[in-house]
Amino acid sequence: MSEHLLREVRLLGEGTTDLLLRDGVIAAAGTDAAREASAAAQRPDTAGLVALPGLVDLHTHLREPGREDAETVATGTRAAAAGGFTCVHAMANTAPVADTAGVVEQVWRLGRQAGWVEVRPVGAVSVGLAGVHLAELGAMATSAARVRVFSDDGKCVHDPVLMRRALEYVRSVDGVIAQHAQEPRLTEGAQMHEGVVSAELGLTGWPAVAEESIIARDVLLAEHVGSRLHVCHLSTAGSVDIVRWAKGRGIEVTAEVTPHHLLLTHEAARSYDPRYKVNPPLRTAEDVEAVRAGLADGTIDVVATDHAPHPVEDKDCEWDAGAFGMTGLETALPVVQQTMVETGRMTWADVARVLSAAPARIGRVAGQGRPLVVGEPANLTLVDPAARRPVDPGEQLSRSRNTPYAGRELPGRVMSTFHRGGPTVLDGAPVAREEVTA
Ligand SMILES: NC(=O)N[C@@H](CC(=O)O)C(=O)O
Ligand SMILES: [Zn+2]
Ligand SMILES: [Zn+2]
Repeated sequence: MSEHLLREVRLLGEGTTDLLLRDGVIAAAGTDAAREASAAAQRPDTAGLVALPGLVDLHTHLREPGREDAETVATGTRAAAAGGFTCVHAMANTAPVADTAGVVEQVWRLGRQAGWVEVRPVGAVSVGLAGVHLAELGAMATSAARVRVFSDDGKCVHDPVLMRRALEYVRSVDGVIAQHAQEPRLTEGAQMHEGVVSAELGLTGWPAVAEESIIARDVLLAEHVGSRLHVCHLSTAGSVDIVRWAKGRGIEVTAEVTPHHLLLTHEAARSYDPRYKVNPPLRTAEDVEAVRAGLADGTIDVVATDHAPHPVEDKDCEWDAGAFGMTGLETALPVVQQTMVETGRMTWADVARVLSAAPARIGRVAGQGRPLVVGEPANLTLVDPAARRPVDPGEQLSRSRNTPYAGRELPGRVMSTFHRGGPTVLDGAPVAREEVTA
């Protein structure tokens, strides 16, 4: 087992300390760390870096099986490690769909073999994401993949009876339904947010109410059956209000916002560049302000990437023909630093909560999102918050290039990531992984 002595890191941005990682755990901290380190311990240059618990993504599209031209479990998890993640939840909209124990175990195994991060497969709610028959939720939960998050993401579970059954079912496995809130009839042919920009451009709009009406229905269903609901990629001011109301009422609802909904607005569509085409669509500046406020006050629990890689032929085209989705694993932390830390709305401790502790808790992931104290698993990432550089899609490790931030300067850089005590990233570069068989 490797041994690493991390000198003078800033724990959650606070005071500096030394950490000794050995045998997969944090073996010592403070003045004990250097004393207990053996002569063989590696000593990367870490002085002044911010130490965060390894980031946990509740919403990643890894595209395997089926769309290995866009991403694979290996390439997507390597990109995740480069972004500071030690765990990702792999969405179920693959081909075949992850709606059986067999498929979720396959994805889980591919994650183990790649060894970059812990891969927690998400199970589909309905067979084939068709929204008609409930998938084998119990078998996925008790499989080796131990699925706890179920979602038809990409599609909305719009039948209220199916949604009710799914919510009832997951209670017995301590699971959660993660809903892609999009009323399908209100969004037929939609190309972007419905508002002044869509009117000017003559593009069919996706009104805020198409998201809000589903969230309102679902929090009431969750209350009625007493189950856990998670709202995927919430994007409007009205959605924040509904979740705030539901939490105030004691309903067990959690919500996520993506980095792109914290930073970008529907004005980006004026470029007709399909890299800005995403579901839910980029909204107004008022919505951006509302999701920032909701994240800061705890209404929104989690920042999740919704990393949605697409091959160049699906993005290098006219707006109407472009696929929905953007990559996000390698830029999530810089966007959160810019929009929430540098604006004074959140501390690094808050960042650790929304990008690590809360998603780990919602996904019921043991050993992730833990405080960086002696005895805990050594899942952590070290960030240089003073770095600033333009995003270069050619430098990114995802197999796809559809980042909306190309050429934009963002702050912060992940310098090192440790997964179960082993480095996956050192000095800003990925480290070759041995196959994990344990
Ligand atoms: N976000 C997107 O625009 N696309 C996602 C699906 C989804 O998250 O709804 C995809 O799988 O490409
Ligand atoms: Zn979605
Ligand atoms: Zn998604």
